Amino acid sequence: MDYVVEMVGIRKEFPGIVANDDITIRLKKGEIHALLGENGAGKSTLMSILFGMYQPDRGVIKVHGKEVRITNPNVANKLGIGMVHQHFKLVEPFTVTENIILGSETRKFYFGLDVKSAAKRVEELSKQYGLNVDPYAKIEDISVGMQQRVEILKMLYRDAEVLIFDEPTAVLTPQEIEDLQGIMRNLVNEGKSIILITHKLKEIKAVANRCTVIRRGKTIGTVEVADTSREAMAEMMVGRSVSFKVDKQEGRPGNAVLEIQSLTVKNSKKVDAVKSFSLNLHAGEIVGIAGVDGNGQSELVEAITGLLPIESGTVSLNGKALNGLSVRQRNESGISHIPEDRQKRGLVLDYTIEENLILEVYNRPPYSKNGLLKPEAIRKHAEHIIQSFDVRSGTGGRSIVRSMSGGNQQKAIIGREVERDPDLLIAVQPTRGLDVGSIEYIHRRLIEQRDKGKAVLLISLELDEVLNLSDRIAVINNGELVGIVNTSETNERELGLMMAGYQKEEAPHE
Ligand SMILES: Nc1ncnc2c1ncn2[C@@H]1O[C@H](COP(=O)(O)OP(=O)(O)OP(=O)(O)O)[C@@H](O)[C@H]1O
Repeated sequence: MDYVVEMVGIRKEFPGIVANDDITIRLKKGEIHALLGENGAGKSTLMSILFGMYQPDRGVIKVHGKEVRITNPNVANKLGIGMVHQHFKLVEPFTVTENIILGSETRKFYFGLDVKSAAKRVEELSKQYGLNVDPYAKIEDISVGMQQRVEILKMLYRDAEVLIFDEPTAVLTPQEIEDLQGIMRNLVNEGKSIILITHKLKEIKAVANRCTVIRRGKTIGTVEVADTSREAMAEMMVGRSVSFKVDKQEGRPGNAVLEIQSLTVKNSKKVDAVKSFSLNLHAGEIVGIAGVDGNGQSELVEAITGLLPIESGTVSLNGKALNGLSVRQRNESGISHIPEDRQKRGLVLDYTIEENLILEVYNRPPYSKNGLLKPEAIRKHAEHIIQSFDVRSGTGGRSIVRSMSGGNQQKAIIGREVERDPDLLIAVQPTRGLDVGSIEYIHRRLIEQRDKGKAVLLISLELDEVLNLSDRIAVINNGELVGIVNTSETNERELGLMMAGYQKEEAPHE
């Protein structure tokens, strides 16, 4: 059999944890091979080994049947292995071409040579693989989806034969996801081979040929995707059956907790991003905000939480206006916030889990007294959250958050915010990057909050998630409220049209 890459019996240990125990994965030429595993199962570690960022403690890597030692990413590049990281590594004020040649032809680049011929090659590659990228566009002016294509081009420019995609759709809109899937098909049709790390079983079904499932650092098996159901893959991954439907009773909404009246908010470029937006959210209900990314959702949340000023209108919590209050005052009056960007806004990456879990409460008992922190109480608090939210890491509460897997970072934030027992919980993309087992659990916890009489504002780009969890759905388009619908009386199609700006009753017929 013609394998492009084989990783056999790979082991990698970190202090306190065996991240890869005994993993074997074999990549055929011209296939899309999904790598599926729970949060913290060891996927990123395995791919970092293949990309030369870590050395395995044990195991063999072969490229085209020949054993290799990949001591750093340059060696990986030379062997034809490239990686599209989750967080892009692009220089914003530079053009597409400049970014692509940066590093590989730095000398020529500095002397102003050959940028033109590089741009020509970029254009050819872009055409060949259907990427549609303008070689002269500046990175800061192009969409996230386009930036990802630049990362792909970077690999193609270096003649990568094996392309590793690390959760590539986490940051993309549904349309961009479809486009990316087309691009991946083009890539394999042209002879490339792809390893795709993803938690989305739908995507695996849509594009992958085979799927290797790992659990707690061990290979569980490799399956043909066409012959395997989503449920079967999920079960292999978590070791029990997973429900994709959310069980919930009819909500029993009480008094208004959050009242937003004619709210207008400017974004960082001083343009109106939220326009005269009004919405009431009651105790005991989940209201989902549906909208295409970038239609004012972030600014709406930032105005409620105090991260952006309110231009006009009012926001009140339990009948008390929040306008003018600081972020801390708002937190203390009963708002919890699971932020969109966990690394920038949710965590201090170089602090331990214990420290991150008291970021909002460190200044009060039992976590501190007379200005002194109380380590025992802090530890107990962390242990409780780690246990109930299944936050996995090497050394428990003492682990530095930067070393934790992305999904476990997210679970830590959700645990922290839910445990504060707020009146209003604002959850922005709460399950981004989580495995299906954790998603099921987090969804249950959000519904539990609602059933305890809390108000939950859910902002998610996953329409399935909005439909599964919300009692009512408010659709936002271009910063304006298009309409509010009861979830039981709507469907994906209607929401899609409203997200495009049609009022409920004006929606065109099929
Ligand atoms: N540099 C490191 N130092 C210490 N522990 C680490 C390091 N990198 C990873 N780990 C630990 O190894 C385990 C595997 O992490 P890894 O990031 O490979 O998981 P993953 O399957 O990619 O998870 P996710 O789906 O959440 O991204 C985790 O428990 C993580 O905390």
